[in-house]
Amino acid sequence: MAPAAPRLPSAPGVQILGPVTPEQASVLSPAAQSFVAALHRCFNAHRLALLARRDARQGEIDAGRLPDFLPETAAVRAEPSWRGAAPAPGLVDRRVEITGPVDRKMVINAMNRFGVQDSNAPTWSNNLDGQVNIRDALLGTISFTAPNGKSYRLKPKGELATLIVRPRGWHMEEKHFLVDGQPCSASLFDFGLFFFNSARASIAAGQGPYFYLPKMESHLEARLWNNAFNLAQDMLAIPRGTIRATVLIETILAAFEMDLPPPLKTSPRTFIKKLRNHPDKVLPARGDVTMTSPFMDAYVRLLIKTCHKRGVHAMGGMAAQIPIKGDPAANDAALAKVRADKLREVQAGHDGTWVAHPELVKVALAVFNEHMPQPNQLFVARDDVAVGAADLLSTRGLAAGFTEADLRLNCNIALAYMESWLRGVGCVPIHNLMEDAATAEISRSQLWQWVRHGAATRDGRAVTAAWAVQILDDETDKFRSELGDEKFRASKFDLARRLLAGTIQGKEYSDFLTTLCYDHILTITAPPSRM
Ligand SMILES: CC(=O)SCCNC(=O)CCNC(=O)[C@H](O)C(C)(C)COP(=O)(O)OP(=O)(O)OC[C@H]1O[C@@H](n2cnc3c(N)ncnc32)[C@H](O)[C@@H]1OP(=O)(O)O
Ligand SMILES: O=CC(=O)O
Ligand SMILES: [Mg+2]
Repeated sequence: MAPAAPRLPSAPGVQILGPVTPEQASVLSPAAQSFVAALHRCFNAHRLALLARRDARQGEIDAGRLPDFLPETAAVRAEPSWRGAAPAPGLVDRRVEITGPVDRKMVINAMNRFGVQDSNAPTWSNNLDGQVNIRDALLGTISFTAPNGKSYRLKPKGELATLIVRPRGWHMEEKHFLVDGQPCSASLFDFGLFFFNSARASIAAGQGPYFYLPKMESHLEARLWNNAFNLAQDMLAIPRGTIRATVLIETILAAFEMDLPPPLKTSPRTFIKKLRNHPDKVLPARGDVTMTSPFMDAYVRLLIKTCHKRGVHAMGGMAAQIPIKGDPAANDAALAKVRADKLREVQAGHDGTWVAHPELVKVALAVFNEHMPQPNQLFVARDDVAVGAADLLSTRGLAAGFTEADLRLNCNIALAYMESWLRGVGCVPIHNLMEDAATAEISRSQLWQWVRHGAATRDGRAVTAAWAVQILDDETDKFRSELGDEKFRASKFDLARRLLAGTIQGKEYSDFLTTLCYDHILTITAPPSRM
């Protein structure tokens, strides 16, 4: 059992409210706590102001002012001469990156191939263990023996992947770590702890510190990261510019603000979210909105053109398919979809891509090696691309509508994913597809949107809140029958159903599934540590 938190000395103004094992304490030294607290004190007010700005912007969109390219940054876009920094060591050739949670086994498996870390249900212990595991990976000391006796070790240094860390987004808080009585910004907690404990090890390993920055909605939020990076580097006397970041363009508003220096990565998740109150923006079934849908294709082309104009990598995205065990035909079909997706990316001009599973590394590599013999294709200018605001917002060319089966599927996926997340597992295979917080978010947002607008199924039945909840209950009952009463009671399905029922009825919309569920994974069991 973990020793109670009071044993852990805490920095002035810091309270640690969760249990901390001796190993976890090694990343939570008083100096590390002070470092995180300093970042939080400097930047939290600005973070909160930017979050309030998100709400204000949502109000404007609801009132009819649709997203557009900003007049106040037109000069930045028009200025032809500026470039991003040249790629740092380990980032010149990024053809295949694997993402994954930060448990010890996954970290070793990923580092032995091509590494990017992510997809973590942010329980307190997952967060701290992740910090320990990443630090040990960079130090080269990580190893693991599974309960079945299989042992995991890192390959020799020259064969290891480049590690890129993805901190949580600006909207999240770390409620187990208080600074002056307030929950710490989760972004600054994740970034600050990693930077304090592992920046020097990253530099010594000749790779990093490198980051992926998720879910930003504006250039001002990017600037906040840059300010945090500068202060963090100054505090540790590490030269500014040592940190490199790749910005995820995964909100529709960010797609309108792409002319920024760091490399960018595609991943649009928030069309439904941001345009949710517009009846003409109701999307068809999730499976029918793909990267070849016209608005998605428009944003991918614009991203590649924008990046290459500035000399920075344009990374592709994640194919949702994962290997299917025990069914060779289904497995072949899944791999063929991944192959087709990667071919589309490399031919569009992407400089690399993401995969979710080690088996897919070779699939993606084969496609990129064949079509991208050089380390990247920054030379592909895409001058042919002329994408305007209307293209990014258009629902033209989408398959029509959805069926009751799509409603059921969305309920089923959202339930199964939330149940798992509430148990601390943030990435799960569901119906042979990789589901994470972002993909499950699409399912639950679609349910909300269909109810909100009374959208009709293809056979003409309007979706009401009562019908959606009835389907949710049916799907919950199916899980109950599958598991049996005892296992069902031990699971989190009831809680997931309750949370979901509260958020799909077309009224209050919770901006993030993860913040909706976060209070239910807290482990605030220990009294506050000494101040
Ligand atoms: C939209 C976005 O944000 S994308 C980013 C978020 N998504 C991700 O990061 C996806 C990460 N992927 C995963 O978590 C997993 O691949 C899952 C959950 C989809 C499937 O996991 P599993 O069912 O355990 O896969 P499977 O049993 O086939 O794994 C085979 C081996 O590969 C390992 N493995 C699977 N995925 C990964 C990964 N992403 N990184 C490292 N190792 C991995 C497993 O640990 C297992 O190792 P072992 O044989 O030594 O025990
Ligand atoms: O963050 C990645 C995504 O695809 O979403
Ligand atoms: Mg994402």
